[in-house]
Amino acid sequence: MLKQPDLKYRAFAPVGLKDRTWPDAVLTKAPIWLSTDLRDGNQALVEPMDITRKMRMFEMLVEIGFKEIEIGFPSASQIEFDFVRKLIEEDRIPDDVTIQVLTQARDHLIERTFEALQGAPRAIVHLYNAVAPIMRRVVLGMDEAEIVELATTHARMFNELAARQPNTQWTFQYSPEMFSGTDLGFSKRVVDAVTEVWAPTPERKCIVNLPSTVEHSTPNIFADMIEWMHRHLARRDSIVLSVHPHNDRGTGTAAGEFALMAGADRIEGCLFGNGERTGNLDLVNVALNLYTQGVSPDLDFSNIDEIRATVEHCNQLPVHPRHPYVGDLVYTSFSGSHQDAIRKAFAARKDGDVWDMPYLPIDPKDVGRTYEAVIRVNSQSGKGGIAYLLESEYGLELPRRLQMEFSQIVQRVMDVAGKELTAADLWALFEGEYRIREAAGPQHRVLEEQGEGADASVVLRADLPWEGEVRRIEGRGNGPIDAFIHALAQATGHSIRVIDYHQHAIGSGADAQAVAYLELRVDESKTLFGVGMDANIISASLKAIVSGLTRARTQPAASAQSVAEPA
Ligand SMILES: CC(=O)SCCNC(=O)CCNC(=O)[C@H](O)C(C)(C)COP(=O)(O)OP(=O)(O)OC[C@H]1O[C@@H](n2cnc3c(N)ncnc32)[C@H](O)[C@@H]1OP(=O)(O)O
Ligand SMILES: CC(C)C(=O)C(=O)O
Ligand SMILES: [Mg+2]
Repeated sequence: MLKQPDLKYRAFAPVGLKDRTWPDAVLTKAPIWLSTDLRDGNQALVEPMDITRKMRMFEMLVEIGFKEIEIGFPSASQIEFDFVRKLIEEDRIPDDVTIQVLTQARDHLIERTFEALQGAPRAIVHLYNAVAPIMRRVVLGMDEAEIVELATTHARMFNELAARQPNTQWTFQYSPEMFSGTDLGFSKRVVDAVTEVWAPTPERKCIVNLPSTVEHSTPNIFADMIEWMHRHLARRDSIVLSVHPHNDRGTGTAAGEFALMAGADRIEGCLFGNGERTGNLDLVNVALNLYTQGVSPDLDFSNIDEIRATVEHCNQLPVHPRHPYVGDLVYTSFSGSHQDAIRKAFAARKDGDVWDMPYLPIDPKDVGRTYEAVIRVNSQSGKGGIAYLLESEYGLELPRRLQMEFSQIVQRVMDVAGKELTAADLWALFEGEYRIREAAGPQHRVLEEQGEGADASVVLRADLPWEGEVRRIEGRGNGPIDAFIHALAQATGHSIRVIDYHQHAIGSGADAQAVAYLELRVDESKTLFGVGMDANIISASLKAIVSGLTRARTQPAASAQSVAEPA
């Protein structure tokens, strides 16, 4: 890297549009979308699509709802030509869809392009030539007048060739290539000259497409350029003003959105931002940005994962895990405080509420993603995420202090393993730690029950699996749990006090299970939880007591007490 980049690079000159209006504009409707996946996206692939892949992509674009699809550059290769023919000859273009094809401003390429389109019911033919000074100087060797002449000569050729195929409904499109690197006055001059040749009307418009062939300014400058063209182009009422942003600075989406605010009617791009170099504008990103503002994009991404799989198959390129709206990780929170907030917001949310979720700009369900993927647990996670997974996947509603106790156990495992834990991993850890499936638990019988409330007295007998044998124990208390604790204390020599008690059901009907969470003080030195599950609520509670006592006997006092909440 240079110490003085200013010696090598030049800042892009601002437009200086003082009375710009676009910053206050609000997008309230979808633009006309043009997918160029099969042209600009395709020309950027290591291995361009074969006809089968092109067909698969085309059909998916139709299903998503694109009404204008640039299907290729028919004069570039036999595959490109044959694909256009196939769509036309096999009548595969739905009545509400218009295909678009691209050609350079060169005679033989234009002739071949119109040949490819014979028999098409409708078509947009897209003409381009470079207009930027660098291209004029080093590639085309033409001055400004010659560029205007190049564009208008070939625009005229469009008129002539289209007239020979009157059964096709033609729309013409012109792109001053490298508009983003061209003086605005000259871009206007060329575009006006082309539209003069095409003589569009408000009823039969032509399309003027302004590309940031290379994105080399901040998006506000691009927006100023679009607003300037929008205000100054001749025949504006007969033009569909289109933009075609690329993403070299990583701001293609912003440039596209600002351009729409600045007066563009139409936008070109590719799904998930495929395209030359860093890609074309990401159509999915712009469409779902609109959607999350409450504006229907008129494109359907309800099953975004399936769309991604098809795009990855056709392009043979992966979509990044952090890609907006679609990446594997974009509906996932690892960090504890995010998980905590998401869990609370899900719990507080009622059906029909406006979407207002911390850390989730869109409801994952709307694009076919599920909540299970939202929260994942690694070393950055806290009790909230762990509790969320155990609740959403296994129906466990851990009381807050148990969440704190168990998250320390998870953290210790995580520190050693250093990798993500799935809901199944967490359940296995929980089940093992609290000995949920261990042995049958105590079989109990209430032998005697007297009195009520404070005067109640219960005698309970239980067969307790303990240290490899089954011991019969018996005790009296003010309820079955109290009686069991007394019996247990007598048989094992441990004192037990119940500090807190929570229980709930999991499932319903014959399969319903009760879960009991008991916070115990054992031997007046260890405070910890025991958990029990059983079809019978008393049995679940007794199992929880045995679970807690067994844990206390294997844990040092300090760690068992470390769950106390900070004051
Ligand atoms: C920004 C964009 O995405 S524009 C779209 C670009 N897409 C593509 O290029 C994909 C498909 N393209 C192709 O398959 C080929 O480039 C073709 C078939 C179009 C043309 O192929 P070729 O004729 O072999 O030329 P090549 O690709 O090397 O292009 C460069 C030549 O075209 C010339 N050229 C480019 N545009 C024009 C034009 N509008 N008028 C006259 N000549 C032109 C260049 O000056 C250069 O000429 P040279 O060979 O005399 O130096
Ligand atoms: C052909 C034009 C529109 C193009 O792809 C570009 O300039 O990026
Ligand atoms: Mg392009």
